[in-house]
Amino acid sequence: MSEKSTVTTDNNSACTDGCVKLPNPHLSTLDHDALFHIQVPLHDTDTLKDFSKIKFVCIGGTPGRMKLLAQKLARELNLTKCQDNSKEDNFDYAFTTERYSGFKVGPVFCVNHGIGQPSVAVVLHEVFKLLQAAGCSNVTLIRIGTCGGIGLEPGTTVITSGVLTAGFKEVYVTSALGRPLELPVKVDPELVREISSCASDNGNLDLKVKVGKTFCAEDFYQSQGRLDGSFCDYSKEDQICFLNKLQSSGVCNIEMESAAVLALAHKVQIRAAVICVVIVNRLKCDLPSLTAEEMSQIESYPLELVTRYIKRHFSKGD
Ligand SMILES: O=P(O)(O)O[C@H]1O[C@H](CO)[C@@H](O)[C@H]1O
Ligand SMILES: O=c1cc[nH]c(=O)[nH]1
Repeated sequence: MSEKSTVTTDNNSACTDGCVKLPNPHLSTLDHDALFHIQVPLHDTDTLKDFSKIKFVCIGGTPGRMKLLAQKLARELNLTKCQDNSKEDNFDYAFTTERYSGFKVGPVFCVNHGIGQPSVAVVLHEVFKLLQAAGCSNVTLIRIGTCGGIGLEPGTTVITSGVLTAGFKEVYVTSALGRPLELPVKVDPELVREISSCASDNGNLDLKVKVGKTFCAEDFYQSQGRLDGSFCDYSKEDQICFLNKLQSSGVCNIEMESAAVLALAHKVQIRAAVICVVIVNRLKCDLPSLTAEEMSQIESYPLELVTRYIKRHFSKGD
């Protein structure tokens, strides 16, 4: 293979009983293994037993959002917080590294991933290894985030039905051995339908939900066609042309992790979805201008949607 070649691999091995089975033959040959960035002890039998019941992994940018979700799930579904139930606020598994935070409530693990695809890829590798070590099965991964809307106003919650990345291709571009590596991005249409059908599950709050394509960008500024970065190599007309092209390609939101999340989950055969709430309509402006209060209200919408989805599974006895 030449140094310039781009590799596309889709050699994921399906596991018929739903158990997490990672397609890495080297793992079973390692003398010692650890989860370097999340520090959940891989060889502690009590911890693994605890994690073996995990059915949902929820991820999102900030530790605060994931902690709020864990607390909401604990409250509304009457789930037990781990690891130390006696300390209401101290149930963070990854506290020693300060890279990521993980909060476990019952069968749900809520983990933050920081900003961008490299950051989410690192934590997902380790979460997937944890799920395999614990013997988990039938796990669903859901990213809950914020995004820019293409013609959508703040407060609209978008469920991703397809992803485009730079070059307007449906691939997650990463690298291996110094060579570019393209992984296919796959959406689970059934999961998208299941989640979107939860929008009106609670009479008090009808969530405004839109199913559509997401553009996954490498950064917040030039990759998203903003004019307000520290430098900018294109004109206002170029920006308008880019945003119009997104809209005519069926894109309704822009964020920064969806391609990696959906491609990596597909690679290890875990069903996954991406739910992001719009905080700025990019057809009107670049800079989100919500007050802190509005922001926290709006940021709660994907949490509410995912809570309703998980609740439904509980009521079905899953
Ligand atoms: O709100 P989160 O989950 O961080 O998601 C979005 O917000 C960040 C940029 O501000 C990027 O990570 C983007 O994907
Ligand atoms: O415009 C936006 C808003 C949130 N997150 C993004 O990546 N882009």
